[in-house]
Amino acid sequence: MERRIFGIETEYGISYVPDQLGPLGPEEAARILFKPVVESWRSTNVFLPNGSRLYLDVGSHPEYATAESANLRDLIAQDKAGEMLFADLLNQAQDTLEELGQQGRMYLFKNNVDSAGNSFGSHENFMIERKVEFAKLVRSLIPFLITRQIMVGAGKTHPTGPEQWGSTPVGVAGEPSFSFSQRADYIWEGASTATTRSRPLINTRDEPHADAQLYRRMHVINGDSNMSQTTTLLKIGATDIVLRMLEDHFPLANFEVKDTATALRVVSHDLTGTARFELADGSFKSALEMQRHYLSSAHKYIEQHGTHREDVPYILDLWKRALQAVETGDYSAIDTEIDWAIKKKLLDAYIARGASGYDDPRIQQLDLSYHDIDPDRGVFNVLAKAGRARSVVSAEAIEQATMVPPNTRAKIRGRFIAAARAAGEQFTVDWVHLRLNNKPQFNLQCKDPFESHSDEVQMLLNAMRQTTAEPWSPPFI
Ligand SMILES: Nc1ncnc2c1ncn2[C@@H]1O[C@H](COP(=O)(O)OP(=O)(O)OP(=O)(O)O)[C@@H](O)[C@H]1O
Ligand SMILES: [Mg+2]
Repeated sequence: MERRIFGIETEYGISYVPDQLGPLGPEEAARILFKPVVESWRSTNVFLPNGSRLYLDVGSHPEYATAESANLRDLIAQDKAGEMLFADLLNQAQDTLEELGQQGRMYLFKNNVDSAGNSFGSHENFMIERKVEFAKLVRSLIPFLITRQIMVGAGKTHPTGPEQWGSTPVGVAGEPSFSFSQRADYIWEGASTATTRSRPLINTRDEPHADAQLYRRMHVINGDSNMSQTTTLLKIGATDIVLRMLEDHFPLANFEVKDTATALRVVSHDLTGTARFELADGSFKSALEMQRHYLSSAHKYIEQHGTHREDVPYILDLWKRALQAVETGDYSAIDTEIDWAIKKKLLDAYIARGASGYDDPRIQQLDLSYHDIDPDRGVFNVLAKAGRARSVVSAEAIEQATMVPPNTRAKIRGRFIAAARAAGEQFTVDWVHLRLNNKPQFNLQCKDPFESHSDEVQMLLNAMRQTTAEPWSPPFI
């Protein structure tokens, strides 16, 4: 599929660290965080005028789902806009805490594991055509998803080393270590409709958020949340290219693995990329061998079919450099572009200056602080400001994305929401539907996510005397 709709959902970790007074549980902290949202929208589950969805699900992980984007730069700007919106809510929560007499700090982390060892996710959404044989596409994509973590993982320290996994050695038990991925240890199977208990790589629940006759949504749930924009670009961009090859039946080796959970853990904990795991046909392959095959196939495919997105040459180049870095152990060519390498460089520098190792509490703290979304305190953000993390979109584009939807169906939704709010109309929206609660005749479906204009919505806006939606800024900024 040449054109595609993308979306990223991110669950954030929340914590409150008291100075003196008693602690605040994550659920209460999340409630305080969402106070301005509830005051302004009377709900903890809202679609914003930038087309995104901001919500607090069961449990206490605030979530931001980007608006549907048709290109990767819009997607990255939307993803980063989510961090900005939450950073702003965090500031306000801090004020509320002070008013309540609580002396302490609230934190939001864009990572995937909390201190109690619970995992939470970052989900990627890729629109695909219904006519493609879904089960086959899923089966063929899984080996790529298992091994791509060596390029796009967010990196994680393990103070007591990796847990031993079956008979497969993945590092030395008890010895502090570093892995490519945050999330790999928490995924149990290839594909299923489950999201929590036996968490799969791909969620196969059939909810296309589009015309179900024409489309499906590939819902990848095993990825790490990325701080680095270039890592997100590689993660989504390389997966898009592999999906294109599979959709076009471009010849790719069959790397179906024997045991998904084992393969994921072996790959994540082996920084050489060379540890082999068993495939379904009884042969053994390493992550590097498999990724080299995907990359060389991608080059051939792009030579034949052309670059379909402006960033494809960069994506292929970063993909190549990431594999070379893993192969040689020299990370200097990627250590401003790939999350795990940016993080590892920082941690290793601290260890070289005297920290005792990956189990040192200061190193543990740095590992966590890398994901702190506060613009001035978060370690990744501080590195980025110092020019040590490359970006894809400008700070202005990110700020704009907190208010302006991408040029897709999200634009229709965003204008509808802004206009209905300005006119004081009660409304109900989801990814597909737009409704005015008190005018049941206005009950619209937008089943084509590529469509950025709707005559019906335009008429409605006219009726609400909002031919152009007013410039809007989030009421909680
Ligand atoms: N047609 C589409 N194809 C691909 N992605 C889409 C499409 N429509 C919307 N999306 C994206 O899918 C994501 C949906 O997020 P949401 O959190 O609502 O997830 P969900 O999987 O539907 O439900 P939940 O998280 O509540 O289980 C968003 O990032 C959105 O941009
Ligand atoms: Mg979701």
